[in-house]
Amino acid sequence: MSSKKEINEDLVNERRKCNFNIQEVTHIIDGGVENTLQRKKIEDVALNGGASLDDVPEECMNLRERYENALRKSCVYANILRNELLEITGIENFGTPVIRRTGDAFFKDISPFMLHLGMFVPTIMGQCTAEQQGIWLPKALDMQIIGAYAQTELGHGTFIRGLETTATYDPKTKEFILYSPTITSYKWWAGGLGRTANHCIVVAQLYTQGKCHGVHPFIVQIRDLDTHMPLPGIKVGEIGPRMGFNTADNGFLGFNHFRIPRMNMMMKNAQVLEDGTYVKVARHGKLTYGTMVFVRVTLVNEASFNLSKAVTIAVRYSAVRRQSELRPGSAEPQILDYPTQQHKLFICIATAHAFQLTANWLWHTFTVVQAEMRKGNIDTLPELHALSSCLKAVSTSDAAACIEQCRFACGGHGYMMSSNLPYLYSFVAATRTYEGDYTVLLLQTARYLVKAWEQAEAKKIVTPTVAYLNRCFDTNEKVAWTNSPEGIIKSFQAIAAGKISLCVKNIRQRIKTGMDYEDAWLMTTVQLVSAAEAHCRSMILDTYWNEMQRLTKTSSDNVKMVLYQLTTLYLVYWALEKSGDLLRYTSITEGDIDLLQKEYEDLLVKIRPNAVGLVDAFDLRDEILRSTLGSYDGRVYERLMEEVQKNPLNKVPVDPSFQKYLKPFMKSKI
Ligand SMILES: CCCCCCCC/C=C\C/C=C/C(=O)SCCNC(=O)CCNC(=O)[C@H](O)C(C)(C)COP(=O)(O)OP(=O)(O)OC[C@H]1O[C@@H](n2cnc3c(N)ncnc32)[C@H](O)[C@@H]1OP(=O)(O)O
Ligand SMILES: Cc1cc2nc3c(=O)[nH]c(=O)nc-3n(C[C@H](O)[C@H](O)[C@H](O)COP(=O)(O)OP(=O)(O)OC[C@H]3O[C@@H](n4cnc5c(N)ncnc54)[C@H](O)[C@@H]3O)c2cc1C
Repeated sequence: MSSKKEINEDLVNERRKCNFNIQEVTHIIDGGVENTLQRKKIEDVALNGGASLDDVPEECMNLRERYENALRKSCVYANILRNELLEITGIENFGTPVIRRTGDAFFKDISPFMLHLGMFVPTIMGQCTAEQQGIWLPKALDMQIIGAYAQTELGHGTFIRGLETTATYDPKTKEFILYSPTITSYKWWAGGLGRTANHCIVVAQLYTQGKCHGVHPFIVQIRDLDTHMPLPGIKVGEIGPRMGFNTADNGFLGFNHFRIPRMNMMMKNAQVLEDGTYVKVARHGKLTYGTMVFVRVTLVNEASFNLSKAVTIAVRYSAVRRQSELRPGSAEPQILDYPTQQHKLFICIATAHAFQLTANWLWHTFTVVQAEMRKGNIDTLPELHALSSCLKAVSTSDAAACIEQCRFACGGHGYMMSSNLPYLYSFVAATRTYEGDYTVLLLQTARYLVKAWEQAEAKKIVTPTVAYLNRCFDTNEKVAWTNSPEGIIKSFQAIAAGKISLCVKNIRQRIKTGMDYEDAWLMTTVQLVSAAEAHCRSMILDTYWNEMQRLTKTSSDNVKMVLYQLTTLYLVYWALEKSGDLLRYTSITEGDIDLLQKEYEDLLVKIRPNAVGLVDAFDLRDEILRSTLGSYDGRVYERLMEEVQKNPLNKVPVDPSFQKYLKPFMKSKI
């Protein structure tokens, strides 16, 4: 064991072995030197006060203490945010991933303010008129009001059109009356709603002049700003312990004929005039779903960030941990030396990179579509919806699986809350469900793909992200396999095209047998999900490869080399994972697959000396990692021991329950 201040010797050796410039890679991940400097500045301001520290670990507190502690830290953090950080980033970038990243130093679980910043404020920005923004935005940004996003109900999350809460316009008083007609119409799940928020966005069925116009967002004050008492007509509370998110304060909410002013309808996309006339402003019916698209886009970045934390923990731990004997009497190897361990972990590093570059690209696409929409052009929205849906689904699902793999890689200690891996897993596992369930979102992408296929069939030019369909449509034969990055990407496009084509064929065949379109679609949904996933994988592979090529153009040779090895590992890994599909849709042979396997194993050997350097390049401060296993200095065993001292159960040598239960039980006769 190393002494207190030393860095673990194995980690020192690993860092010595690293043959590339770590900072250069950090800059690539951050999106440039300037961004790295900005991030470090923000981290210094946010984290140097030590305000984030807990004397007792969050997981050792009861529910009330955890909530109170999370709220205390949220206030400390929000003060730093509004007094100092916004000065650095500018108010328009308040939701930047870097700010989000510093927040993790304060909370192992989630802040009850997360949804205020993540959805309440963005919805005001996206769904309000300029006049309404003038009223709500300054108060929300300054946190004079704290909000939640209450869309999901007890009975419906996915099917938004099925929501039951009503907002009925009363022209006499110029108010909307909010009502929860059934138990299933109670709002359920909204983060921050249970105890913290005094306002929330409520998505409700709008009725005016006796007609329902579908779901629309409203801004609603639910608690008194001074006493915090729920206002008359409001029933609000916390929904109870969950797998994760236990300090996120998820809540329920019901309305008993609760009145709000007309101007509390968020009126950017649709309006109700004073006399009750309904006016549709937006040219696309789904613009009221805009906040969801925004959050789905940001979740790809979340997937990457959380995975980079998990894999940093697991790789550093694997360099420190020694276990078993390779030969009788030999020294125990670092577990990172086992190829099976490398197989678990290196793909996680590559996946974090792949998702980071994809997230950056998707964010750019999102801003371009937003700019077009401001000019009145909504043509690119369906493509953005299809893209953000599948990328959110696949990135969150893969990240959750990878984080779980990182936990497996850390053996028993990975199961400790103090490793932070269980927190990371439960957080990311939820992202697969919220903001649109995995299957449901892939089926949205599938709708788009089927339409694109039909366009390609009609010899029309399709949108850029599905342009491969035009090309594949002309080739009836299997795509010729070539083992190169470009060859693998082309093969994945062929898989996607083949699967979409098969779906269309099956839908048509089912219709021929007498099914209507809806049933034919329904019976094909298992294949449609698979087709959408294949499309998404081809997008990620393509983006990762091309973006990495672009970003490393001026990099030093060794950086180029290690990042090339990692991107190739990712491509080869997925080729092997999907070898069945490759056999079906390309000319790949069993021999080619054997060669891929060999290439994969060779890549593990090549990447091994740089593994610790690669995770160091994520540049995650210990305060943000919050892990006994993953700290920069590798003092794993000391930290596990230190953590034991903080456990309230260990404060007394004999637990009071001994006298109360155990002793009487042991002394009692059967
Ligand atoms: C600082 C940053 C931090 C970020 C992190 C924040 C973390 C916070 C933690 C937790 C927050 C969690 C919040 C929530 O979960 S909020 C609730 C989210 N709920 C959902 O996502 C519900 C999912 N369901 C839907 O999105 C939809 O109902 C649907 C897409 C499944 C179906 O909608 P529906 O109205 O039934 O439409 P149709 O299927 O009939 O499709 C019609 C048509 O419209 C197109 N379309 C659907 N959605 C959109 C969209 N968003 N944008 C554009 N177009 C859309 C659809 O494709 C169809 O098109 P068509 O084929 O051409 O007809
Ligand atoms: C941690 C967490 C935080 C959340 N925060 C918020 C929040 O702040 N605000 C808010 O409004 N909501 C929030 N939610 C709710 C979340 O958005 C919904 O849970 C999510 O959209 C899924 O909807 P559901 O629960 O109704 O699932 P369901 O739709 O009931 O899904 C159950 C199963 O049915 C399947 N299914 C459903 N419909 C279809 C279909 N059409 N085709 C095929 N399969 C289908 C799904 O794939 C899934 O396997 C949160 C949820 C969680 C877990």
